Amino acid sequence: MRTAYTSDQIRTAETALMARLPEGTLMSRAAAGLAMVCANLLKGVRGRVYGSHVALLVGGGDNGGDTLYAGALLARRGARVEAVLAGSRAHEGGLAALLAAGGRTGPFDAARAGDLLARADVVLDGLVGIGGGGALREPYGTLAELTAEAAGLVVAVDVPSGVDASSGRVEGPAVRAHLTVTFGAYKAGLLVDPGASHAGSVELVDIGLGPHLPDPEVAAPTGDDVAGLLPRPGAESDKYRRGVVGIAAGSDRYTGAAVLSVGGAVRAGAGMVRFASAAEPVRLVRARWPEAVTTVLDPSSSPESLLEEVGRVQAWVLGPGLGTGPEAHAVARAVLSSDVPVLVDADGLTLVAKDRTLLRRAAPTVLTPHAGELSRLLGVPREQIEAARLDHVRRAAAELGATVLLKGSTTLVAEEHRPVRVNTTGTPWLATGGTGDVLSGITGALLAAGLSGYDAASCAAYVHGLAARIAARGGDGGGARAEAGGRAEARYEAGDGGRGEAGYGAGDGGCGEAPIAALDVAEAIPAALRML
Ligand SMILES: NC(=O)C1=CN([C@@H]2O[C@H](COP(=O)(O)OP(=O)(O)OC[C@H]3O[C@@H](n4cnc5c(N)ncnc54)[C@H](O)[C@@H]3O)[C@@H](O)[C@H]2O)[C@@H](O)CC1
Ligand SMILES: Nc1ncnc2c1ncn2[C@@H]1O[C@H](COP(=O)(O)OP(=O)(O)O)[C@@H](O)[C@H]1O
Ligand SMILES: [K+]
Repeated sequence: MRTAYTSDQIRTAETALMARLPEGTLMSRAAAGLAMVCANLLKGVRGRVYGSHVALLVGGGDNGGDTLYAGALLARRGARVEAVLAGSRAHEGGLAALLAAGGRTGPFDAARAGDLLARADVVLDGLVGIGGGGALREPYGTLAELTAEAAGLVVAVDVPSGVDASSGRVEGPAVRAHLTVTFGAYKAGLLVDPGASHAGSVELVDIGLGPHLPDPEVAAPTGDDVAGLLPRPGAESDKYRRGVVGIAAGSDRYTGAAVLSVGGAVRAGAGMVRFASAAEPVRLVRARWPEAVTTVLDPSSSPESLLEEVGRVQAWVLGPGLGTGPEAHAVARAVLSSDVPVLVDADGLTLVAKDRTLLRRAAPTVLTPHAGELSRLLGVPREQIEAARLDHVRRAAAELGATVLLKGSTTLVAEEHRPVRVNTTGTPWLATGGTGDVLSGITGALLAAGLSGYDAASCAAYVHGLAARIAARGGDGGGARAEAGGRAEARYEAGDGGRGEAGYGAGDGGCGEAPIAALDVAEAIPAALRML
């Protein structure tokens, strides 16, 4: 599990550690780690450090201090290091070290800064770190914008300036880095969009903070974590013990969502899928997935007897393509009255948004909204949710008393009193109709197998994202493993300085990936599971 923290948590841990160490120790550890990463990058892009150009954007706080000390170390190795001092003051010790090592400095001047950025092989963004707050003030904002024109690699020091380290919020101009070198521990804002996409790959420099860190605010399961949680059949298994998932999805008007949701459950290893719906979706599901046991629901039945013929299930998936009329409401009422875990998606979420009493139940509930659906559930505009995903997913879990999986460019899973889980697999090619329905089926299969809502949702998101990567690469399991594990972990583990510029951005929908259809994702689930 990769754990991540808020700025306050990091500061408290730093204070505890600093009290035991001579002054300046942490900054010198941070600067040494940063300089080492930059030296490796320079070797990658220029072949050597000596003679390379390095530009430093230096703010008035300790983030600028780290940057100046790292610049001094690079200057000592023969790099030509020039700093733009953006604040009214600059870290004294760092400035003295840079000047003593032969580095040059000057105050902010847009023309000079533009010229420096055009020449630099590597630009270090040391404007603000965890001490930043709100939109960047001038001239920091202008400098952050100028980094978009940089010819070389942009390395953010600790946090990309303009990104809120605790939440990933971006309220104005912000640096978009190829790589972020972060100190002591991951900051939550580096893992959650929009912050995550500004951070690029993230590399952690250990400064000894570990023993002083509290429980994390955010945690990203790794492939090994997911493999450890996923159910595997044993010699004693039978289809019932492996988990029977009921799927109440589709309507005469919307049939495809049902086929996709059932596909997700079948391919993710449900012991059995029981599908209950109107006649037309039942016909189509039977044609595509003969493995599913189907029931045509009789809308004239009473709520108590509506699901009687379906048989026993260990979990339900409710909602994809269900419609939002009275018949759909009756199905939702019947499913949510059951005493097993229920995943509510798509139209099910619209029904729940209109009638919160549906959520009054004792068994676990998992809600899987995208930002638009969460907007209806919370009564908050979609843009606000996308700008502050962590806050809103937490609030939804608390207010709705459910596990909430928020979909989108960063998928988050929240449950009260637990760290928010962030998913690290996936590709922007997933942004296509029907992929969410596949996710509902995978999650339902895992719930039926006995995983908690929190584990089922986070494992399903991981597998779904990995399957999408494999599908986008044309079923090339081997390549996708390197890359998807890559995106998975690469976002945090840039580490291999040798990758050079082309390597950055892997997992962002480029690099050998092609459009996918939702059914491709379902079909790639077994390949994803084989990798775990
Ligand atoms: N505290 C520690 O023990 C360590 C801190 N380290 C570094 O210190 C950083 C934190 O240093 P500071 O607490 O000095 O804070 P920062 O340097 O992150 O930011 C504070 C400075 O930025 C300015 N600022 C804040 N918000 C701004 C905005 N919106 N627009 C323009 N300017 C803004 C402030 O006026 C101040 O000059 C970390 O990110 C890390 O880089 C590392 O050296 C490791 C050890
Ligand atoms: N930009 C993106 N990057 C990565 N994944 C994305 C992006 N946009 C959407 N997704 C993923 O694609 C899926 C879309 O699901 P959803 O919005 O429910 O679509 P549908 O209802 O058509 O199935 C979700 O798993 C979501 O997390
Ligand atoms: K920074």
